[in-house]
Amino acid sequence: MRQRPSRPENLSPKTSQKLSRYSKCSQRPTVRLSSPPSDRSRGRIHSAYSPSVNDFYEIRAVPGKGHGSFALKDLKRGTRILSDITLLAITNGDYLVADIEAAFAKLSADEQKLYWSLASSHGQDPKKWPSRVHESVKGRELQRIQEQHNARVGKEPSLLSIFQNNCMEMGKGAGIFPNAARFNHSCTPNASFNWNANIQRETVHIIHDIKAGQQITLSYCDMTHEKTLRSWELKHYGFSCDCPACVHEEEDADGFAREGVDRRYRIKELEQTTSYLRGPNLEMGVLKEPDFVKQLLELAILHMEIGDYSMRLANIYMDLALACEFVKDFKNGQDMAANALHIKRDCQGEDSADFEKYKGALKRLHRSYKTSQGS
Ligand SMILES: C[S@@+](CC[C@H](N)C(=O)[O-])C[C@H]1O[C@@H](n2cnc3c(N)ncnc32)[C@H](O)[C@@H]1O
Repeated sequence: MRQRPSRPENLSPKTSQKLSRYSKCSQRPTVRLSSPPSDRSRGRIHSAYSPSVNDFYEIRAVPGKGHGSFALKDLKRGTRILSDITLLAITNGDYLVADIEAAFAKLSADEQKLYWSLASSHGQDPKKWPSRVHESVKGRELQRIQEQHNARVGKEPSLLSIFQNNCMEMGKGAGIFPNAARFNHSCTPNASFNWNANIQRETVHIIHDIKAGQQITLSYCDMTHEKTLRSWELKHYGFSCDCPACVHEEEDADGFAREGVDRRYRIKELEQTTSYLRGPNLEMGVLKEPDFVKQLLELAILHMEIGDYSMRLANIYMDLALACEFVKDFKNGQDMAANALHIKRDCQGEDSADFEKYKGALKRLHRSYKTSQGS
């Protein structure tokens, strides 16, 4: 369940110094913190299946999907339902089985048991995977690829097949978060996960209002990708998705999946047109591309239409805010910055990295607007 890295710096219209203030971003409001996670230093660990993990959700069996997490009450967008600690962390991105074995050996017997209780993506059909590795791939990388392949097609769960199925990015490496690992996937998720370096926790936030009893889902892949690519990304987890964005045409009564195809196609088109004009080149975008702001607005709307209230959307709004600032349209600029901040708060929380920078941008635009109005 690797998380896509946050996008590179992309902000301010005027100076590169300003640009550097916002290296990463994300989604919007009411942040309710869950109970603090159990403290491993006191010898307690989260119980993977216990409904007492917190008041927001419980873990239940889902036919054909192992276990999943279900809301115990109505949950509002922006609610932080989990703030999870690592069970096992690997600090190098190019880890091998030996790295996982070394980290696993340091766990207590209870922690090792918890690790083995997590879902594994072993037992996959080798015919569905490439049988050869290109001859230019050598050494550690070749070993890595072979180990990962063996873990996927192996008959038994292994430390690696469990790690691959559940790990989430955390700073430089990846970690296993025993409670965050209990959320199933949807390409139109109602929650999002994030490594919060400020508090050293993996957080899960609700990004669409949820009714009591509803399953809480995360996206393991890039939800803006088209279906074939999403299926490939999900194949690594050993399942094919049956979410509303992936249903077959004949089952697509409300046309949501069909419309999603067009919207995702258009998102890719707009990303191609605008990507080189964003970030440090935002100034060029505003000056040289007459439709730049219109294109970014369309991109924001499309993200919302496919349900993507993630940092991707917050980033688009922040670019819009800065583009408006550049042309001294402070009124729209402050509205766009407010949207960006709202979305970031919803999907990552007020204690997340760069939240103050987002807040600062909004304040600056608000001040500029007031000044422009002579107040
Ligand atoms: C990170 S775990 C999620 C929790 C897991 N269901 C469990 O019981 O612990 C990922 C695994 O859950 C299952 N899974 C998650 N989302 C699914 C989905 N939409 N459809 C089918 N299986 C899914 C797959 O077996 C996948 O390898």
